[in-house]
Amino acid sequence: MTLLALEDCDVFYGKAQALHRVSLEIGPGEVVSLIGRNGAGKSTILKTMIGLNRATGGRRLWKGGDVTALRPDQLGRLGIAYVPEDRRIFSNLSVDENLRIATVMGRKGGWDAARVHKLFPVLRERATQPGDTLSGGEQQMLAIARGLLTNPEVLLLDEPTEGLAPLIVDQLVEAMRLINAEGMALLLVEQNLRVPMKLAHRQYVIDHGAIRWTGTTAELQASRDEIEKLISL
Ligand SMILES: Nc1ncnc2c1ncn2[C@@H]1O[C@H](COP(=O)(O)OP(=O)(O)OP(=O)(O)O)[C@@H](O)[C@H]1O
Repeated sequence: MTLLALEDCDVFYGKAQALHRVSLEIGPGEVVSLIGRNGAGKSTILKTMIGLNRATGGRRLWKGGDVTALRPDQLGRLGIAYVPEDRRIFSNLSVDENLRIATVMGRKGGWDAARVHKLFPVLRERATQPGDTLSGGEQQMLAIARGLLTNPEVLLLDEPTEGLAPLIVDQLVEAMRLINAEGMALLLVEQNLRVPMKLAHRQYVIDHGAIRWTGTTAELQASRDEIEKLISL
């Protein structure tokens, strides 16, 4: 069964076509990566999945049913969460307040404050600090924690490791591995192969708004030189 899918989606910004017949799917419990260079169309795909962009052609499917016409809040209630590239932390609210908003807005389920504190202990240490006093890595942890507190079935992550120090990237990779091990499907957007090769079961490579390659991580490893060319600057 497929959890979330785009089928032959075209997306335009004004007259410029950003996506060309993009099809992509995530199954329950899967980690899928979407890899491509700057401007390839990765964020546009995530925004189309969560309903922030409208596809002019094609369909969005949830568990096989057509959800093309649903709004972002409706898709959120189905069980899709989105962690945007800019993280959207409420900068003057405390870490705890940021988490509480997600709890109130989200679905009921197994992810609660105690569980996200166990995953990211630093969020408990920083509980009363304003969001904008956190480091980049801590903000990313807070953004992921907020996504988890809405108790989705799939979490869409837009470049979660971008610009972070290697040690912090390792911590996030470990956290994503645990989140997935506990059953959540992840769609991970990245500009390079480093994190996707460690985490993902399947991979999509996008360039100029179209999916150029898809396969398992083992298949990607076998075609690595070809893929590196597609995503190098
Ligand atoms: N709101 C917008 N209005 C007009 N053009 C846009 C808009 N958002 C994105 N684009 C264009 O659409 C194309 C795809 O952008 P997108 O942000 O999806 O790429 P990306 O792969 O996520 O890149 P990045 O790694 O920079 O996040 C680019 O040419 C970009 O300039």
